[in-house]
Amino acid sequence: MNEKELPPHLREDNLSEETKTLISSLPWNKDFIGNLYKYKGCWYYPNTLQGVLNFEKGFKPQETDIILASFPKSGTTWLKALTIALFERLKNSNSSSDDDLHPLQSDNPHGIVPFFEFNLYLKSSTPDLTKFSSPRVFSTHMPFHTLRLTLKDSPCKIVYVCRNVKDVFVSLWYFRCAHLEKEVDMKSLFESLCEGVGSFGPFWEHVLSYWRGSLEDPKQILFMRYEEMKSEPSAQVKRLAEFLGCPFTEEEEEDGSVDKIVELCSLRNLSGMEVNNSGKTFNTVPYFTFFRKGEVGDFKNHLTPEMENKIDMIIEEKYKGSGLKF
Ligand SMILES: Nc1ncnc2c1ncn2[C@@H]1O[C@H](COP(=O)(O)OS(=O)(=O)O)[C@@H](OP(=O)(O)O)[C@H]1O
Repeated sequence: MNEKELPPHLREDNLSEETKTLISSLPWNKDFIGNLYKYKGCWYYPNTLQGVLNFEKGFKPQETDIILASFPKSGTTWLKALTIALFERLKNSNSSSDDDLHPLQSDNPHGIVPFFEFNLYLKSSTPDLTKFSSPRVFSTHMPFHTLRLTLKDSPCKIVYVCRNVKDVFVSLWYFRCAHLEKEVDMKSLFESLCEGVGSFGPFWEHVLSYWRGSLEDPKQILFMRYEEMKSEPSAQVKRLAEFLGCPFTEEEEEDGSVDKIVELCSLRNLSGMEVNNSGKTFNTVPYFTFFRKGEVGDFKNHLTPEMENKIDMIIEEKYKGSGLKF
């Protein structure tokens, strides 16, 4: 594919001289999109790596910051929508009229909660963060061991959403096909996921980094699961609200506020909104591609028994003794 046709975060045309020197010393690999470089144990496309390096150099955490973290295709958009809706409900309802649009009707969750390594630090090495009011909410696909170096000892809160890797894989395949407007070879994507060589991979270490972090410090890291958010949405939304320090009051629980947020942030509702059918992210990803089926177990329609077996064996090996179950 022609480099210029690629979305900005996948390209190699925004690198500082320092980064060019750095990547010439990093382990590298290639996939069907382009070159990947391994930095602090994680694979990045070049411009994304520049975003990560800019973040590491320039980000100054505030104690009240909230960071929503995930491996791609694990429920990021949903988690962002829920977090936005939880804080939005705290705003004084007298100051807004019925005609005011809810933020989720004005922009996609990715437009409201930016990724460090894409919207913010890929565009600029010194992005203007003054427009974010407290608590500032950001997101990232970086693994925890990278993130924590920049956060240092900041007590800011991190919410990680984890999803069954088999569904992550299927979701990623559909997303890549939609994004690149061509049918991506499923087998090679599968092999790269298993081997861990892919954007933000390896998946296995990514999940483990946040899982261990959440065990070490459950007050700082909340570990959520996509499957539990689907099976018991109200309980999980309440859990999220408590962790973020904005629990539902008794009155809210009685007046159906929890269910309203669940409904507002449902895939059906968000994907039906005008903004999510017409807009694009700054890196040219159409908003509608963040919404598909949102089903648990869709992998059964796509993976062969051999593929399932291979993943099961990797899970067994990687997560033995960690307490993490899939
Ligand atoms: N509101 C809501 N509720 C439930 N599920 C949702 C929601 N929004 C997005 N999705 C599904 O999440 C998958 C996309 O994952 P991410 O949002 O993590 O993608 S990304 O990393 O931000 O690109 C993708 O999953 P698949 O349908 O399995 O492909 C989306 O359909």
